[in-house]
Amino acid sequence: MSDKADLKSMNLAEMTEFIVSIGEKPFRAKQVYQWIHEKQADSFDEMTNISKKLRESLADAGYLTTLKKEEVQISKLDGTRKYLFQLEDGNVIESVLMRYKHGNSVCISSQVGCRMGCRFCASTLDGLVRGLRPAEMLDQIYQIGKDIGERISNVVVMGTGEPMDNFDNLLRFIELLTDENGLHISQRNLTVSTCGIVPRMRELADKKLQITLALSLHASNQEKRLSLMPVANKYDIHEVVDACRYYFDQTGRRVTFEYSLVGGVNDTDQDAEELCRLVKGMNCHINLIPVNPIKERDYVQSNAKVIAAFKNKLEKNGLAVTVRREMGRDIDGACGQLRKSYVDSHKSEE
Ligand SMILES: C[S@@+](CC[C@H](N)C(=O)[O-])C[C@H]1O[C@@H](n2cnc3c(N)ncnc32)[C@H](O)[C@@H]1O
Ligand code: SF4
Repeated sequence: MSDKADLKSMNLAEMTEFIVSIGEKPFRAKQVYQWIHEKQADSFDEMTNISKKLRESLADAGYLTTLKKEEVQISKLDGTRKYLFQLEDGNVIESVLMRYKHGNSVCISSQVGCRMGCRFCASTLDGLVRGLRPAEMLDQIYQIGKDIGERISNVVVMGTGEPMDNFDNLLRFIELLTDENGLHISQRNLTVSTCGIVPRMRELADKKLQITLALSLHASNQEKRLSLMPVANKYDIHEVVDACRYYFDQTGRRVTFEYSLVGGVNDTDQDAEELCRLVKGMNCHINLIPVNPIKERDYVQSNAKVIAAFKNKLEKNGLAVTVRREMGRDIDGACGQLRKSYVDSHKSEE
């Protein structure tokens, strides 16, 4: 594939350049682009209003990334679906479909693995393999939409990987996903979650997009954050929170703080008080996530009473708080676990 052009990652300007380079008229570019992104064609043969000759030229010089559905787990409780997709190079990634009253939301992976090393996260246990191309991020959404035969209305970049560690591809993905000639998902319906890569957060803020930024905070002081997230070595907690303030100033979009509650680690009254001081005066939303234990680590969930008390304290201080509803509890492994168990079982078969 490497000597051929990755057509699904191209924007319309690049597609036009490509079409001209293979000796075709520029107006064909929009047709091809719409086949790929609006009608989500998986093959050139589906592009029926395009001549056979052009379809052959497209196949000679380019390719369409199409993810292969390897496994799907469906929750009997709420219809949540966990997908395992195989990429063209044999790597596997996972994506999740969550069904809400307000629409279908897909959580996508941005990398194969992750190199950030957060202590509670299964996605990072085997390190980073590579970043996903824009087409590989998009096709998770396209394939899931086709699988259920319904429109996807919301997208969260919260699966395996650190999106800010794959920044250029993330930006192109956002451009294509929200483009009016494609799936045309509203920027407001897209959330990007980061562990806090400060320069990239500021760069994203400067783009003044209307997407929601979510920061994985997980602690209310530098010392505790460092014990959970090695990225804090590079960017101090105050620097990261300042970058969130900057994001709000530039975009007017309320930032979400994700805070995974880990029993006995970051869930005390004092932690809650410190958190209130840390985000004081900010227009933000706090999403409390009961940590999902992984077998490789001995972290446990905070109990229900502790979670309620933590939430209560924040609310009394005027903060907007939600506790993440556990979707697909019956199929739910922690994020990255489905992929990890697949990879491990295939390793042991070798
Ligand atoms: C998998 S990360 C991907 C996006 C980005 N890398 C980040 O850290 O925000 C998405 C969210 O899942 C959280 N997470 C990871 N492992 C978890 C676990 N075992 N239990 C609960 N939340 C977890 C992360 O902290 C983060 O807030
Ligand atoms: S929480 Fe996010 S940044 Fe941290 S290891 Fe997992 S995927 Fe990577």
